[in-house]
Amino acid sequence: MTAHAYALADGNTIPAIGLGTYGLNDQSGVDAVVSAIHDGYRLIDTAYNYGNEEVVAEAIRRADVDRSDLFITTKLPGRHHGVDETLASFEQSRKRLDLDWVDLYLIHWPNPKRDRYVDSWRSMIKLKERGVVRSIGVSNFTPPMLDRLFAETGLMPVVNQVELHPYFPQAELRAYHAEHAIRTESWSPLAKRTDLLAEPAIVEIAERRGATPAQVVLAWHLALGAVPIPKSADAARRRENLDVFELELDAGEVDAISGLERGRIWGADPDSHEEM
Ligand SMILES: NC(=O)C1=CN([C@@H]2O[C@H](COP(=O)(O)OP(=O)(O)OC[C@H]3O[C@@H](n4cnc5c(N)ncnc54)[C@H](OP(=O)(O)O)[C@@H]3O)[C@@H](O)[C@H]2O)C=CC1
Ligand SMILES: O=C(O)C(=O)[C@@H](O)[C@H](O)C(=O)CO
Repeated sequence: MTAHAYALADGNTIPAIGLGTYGLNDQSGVDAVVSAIHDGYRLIDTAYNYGNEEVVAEAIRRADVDRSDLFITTKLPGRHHGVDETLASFEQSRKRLDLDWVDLYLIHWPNPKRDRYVDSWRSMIKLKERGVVRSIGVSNFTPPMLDRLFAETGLMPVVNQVELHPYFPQAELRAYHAEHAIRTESWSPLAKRTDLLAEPAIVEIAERRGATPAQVVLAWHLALGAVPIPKSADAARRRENLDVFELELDAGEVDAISGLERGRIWGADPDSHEEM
């Protein structure tokens, strides 16, 4: 049976699948996150830049689930990189989320031209030491950037959240993560829907397994040991996306899906993309 959670290198536990919230805003966003929690989602992925940390806070209050059963992730925006800026930005996020602690805090993008992510990382280590963040990680970091964090601070992130889907399987990066005990999280795990769910290789497996194409793609992430965070504004699709743990793909199916590789879908290369 596929794992429902993983141990992180810092001893904490991360759910094996989560809810992406980019675009879930306002009252419909609150309703979506409440219903996701009621349906069994425990990892909720937000960010300062999504403008919906208060939406997530309201959903947590309404869902009436023990706080310690939830795993809340938020992210530091590029314009707040720097030692003091990071501490101040985190405090704003924490207040908006109305939480005593955040389970996972990520540097959203490295913004290498600005070159201040190491300063931010030092502050994130402080936040972890203070107990207001349980686990610290990054998003969209490359191996040389991760090496640099370790060389300059002695601490590796426990998570790297990156673009990962069958069109962009990131085999080399995942091998680096495995060597360094970094858990891979997959953003846009369904490739933002695009054409992926109509790919014959996926549709064929879905028909044979009595599953939907989205479930096959999410089972592929689970087979890789990556944590997918699909976003859906629709309750039935959210339930479908969570109902994937019984679907264990064999090695041939995993390889057939990885064979769809064609590159990034959105062109945001972390070596050049700067997101504030
Ligand atoms: N760290 C980073 O830099 C980034 C992080 N992220 C995170 O990753 C999350 C997910 O990525 P996102 O870009 O939203 O893309 P996804 O790959 O999750 O795709 C979302 C799209 O797929 C549709 N969809 C969801 N479930 C199904 C299903 N079962 N069948 C058919 N269609 C489905 C949704 O439509 P509908 O809503 O109508 O169901 C939506 O159009 C984000 O919400 C965010 O939290 C995303 C990008 C970058
Ligand atoms: O969603 C995120 O976390 C982002 O960083 C977005 O800006 C992302 O780059 C995107 O999805 C743009 O369409």
